[in-house]
Amino acid sequence: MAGNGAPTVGVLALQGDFREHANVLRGLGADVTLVRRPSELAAVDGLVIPGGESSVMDKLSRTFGLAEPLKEAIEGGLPIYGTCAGLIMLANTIVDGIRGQQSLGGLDVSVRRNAFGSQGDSFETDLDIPALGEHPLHAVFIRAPIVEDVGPKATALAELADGRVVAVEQGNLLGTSFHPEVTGDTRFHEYFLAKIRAA
Ligand SMILES: NC(=O)CC[C@H](N)C(=O)O
Repeated sequence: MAGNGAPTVGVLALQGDFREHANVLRGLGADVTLVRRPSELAAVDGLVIPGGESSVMDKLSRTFGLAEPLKEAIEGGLPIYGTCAGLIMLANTIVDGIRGQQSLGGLDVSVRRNAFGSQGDSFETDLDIPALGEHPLHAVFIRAPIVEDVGPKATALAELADGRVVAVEQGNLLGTSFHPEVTGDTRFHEYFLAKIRAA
């Protein structure tokens, strides 16, 4: 990002918990733009794709003419952070999508939707994430996906105790199965803002 001013961070606002991300980012000093149109996407230094329902987000992004500009932004190196449904949107492969569901792609991973069944549908746990420092991160999972396969271009940042991957990074892209926007621990958003500043 050029210059030393506050970065302009977009939050894709088609559906889902975009307001929570916007609040966290504003609290960290970012200028936040809610993105619903290609012109709004073109004006940001980075983008968050929030949690919600990936199949709906997929349909809306195509209906609103955002899917192609989003793919171009991913390929063009725009820093993008996807949480939960947002991670599904960034995955090259979706397992258990609804019929016809497409992702934007970019992350060399395979992601399974709703991977925790009804029992573990929503749960919370502490994760060791070396990239964020020593203290474990409290992570909230809500009908969360799991990263079933991490390809050679992507790096796992966090795993559950059983070894299943729940956070990944690849160049400009960052994805988490869980929702750091609801816990008050802002380290993932800070990590993303540092990526934007370094871009
Ligand atoms: N909290 C979430 O984003 C849930 C994701 C949702 N299950 C999906 O498939 O998109």
